[in-house]
Amino acid sequence: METTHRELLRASGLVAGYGGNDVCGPLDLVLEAGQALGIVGFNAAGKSTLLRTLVGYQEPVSGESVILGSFTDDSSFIYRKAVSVVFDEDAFFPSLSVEEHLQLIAGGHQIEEAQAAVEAELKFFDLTAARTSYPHRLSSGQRRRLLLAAALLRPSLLLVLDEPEQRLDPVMRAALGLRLRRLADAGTALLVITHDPEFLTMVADSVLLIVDGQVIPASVQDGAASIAHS
Ligand SMILES: Nc1ncnc2c1ncn2[C@@H]1O[C@H](COP(=O)(O)OP(=O)(O)OP(=O)(O)O)[C@@H](O)[C@H]1O
Repeated sequence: METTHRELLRASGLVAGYGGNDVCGPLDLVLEAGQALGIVGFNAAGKSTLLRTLVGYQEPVSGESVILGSFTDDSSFIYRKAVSVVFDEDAFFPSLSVEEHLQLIAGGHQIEEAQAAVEAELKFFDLTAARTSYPHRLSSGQRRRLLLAAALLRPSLLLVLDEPEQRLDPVMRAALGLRLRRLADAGTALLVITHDPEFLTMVADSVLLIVDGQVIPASVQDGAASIAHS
């Protein structure tokens, strides 16, 4: 994978909001391969709104966001190959087991050695014993692990995670943080919303801080301090 200065996402004058009303912005941003950008701020500051707008899940109030040189279009082939997203919403097939969900993802993305990749995710996310369970039989933390496993099983150039640490126990949080850091070091670009200062410090190399509708570039230290004081 090419890691040097490959531009994955560019936002220009991006203002995020609903029905023409601003929530936050404007934002000018270039995200390159291997960069891990944390997004922090108080509850309702606009983090999810900004993230969803950046990756094309909702229309900007003004400005634009471009991924891999094209306007964000989550139905395009390139987008689906390149961008892996976990938002804070469960999306499961009720009649497919944990293992079958992962097999489906592996098949859809034509992953080689698919079953070995599925086994590796089951092991990493400690879901092996729950492999035959259906989503409604899982704990909320296990459901979260399954969503993350599905996002990490498939290859991606840009990984977009809204509060990935949510509902994970401390051991799993630390393991996930380390894995995300290694992915960034290997060239994956990350956009990560978090409320956990330790997780932020482990994963991110720069931060956007949302305060009173302004999106302010900040250091990881300042981002972590602002979470700790919130
Ligand atoms: N679908 C929607 N329509 C209108 N307003 C919305 C919608 N979703 C969220 N909002 C509003 O946008 C603002 C920002 O919400 P958002 O979910 O982006 O905040 P957040 O920073 O991610 O919060 P949290 O830390 O609580 O997850 C809030 O005032 C919220 O009420």
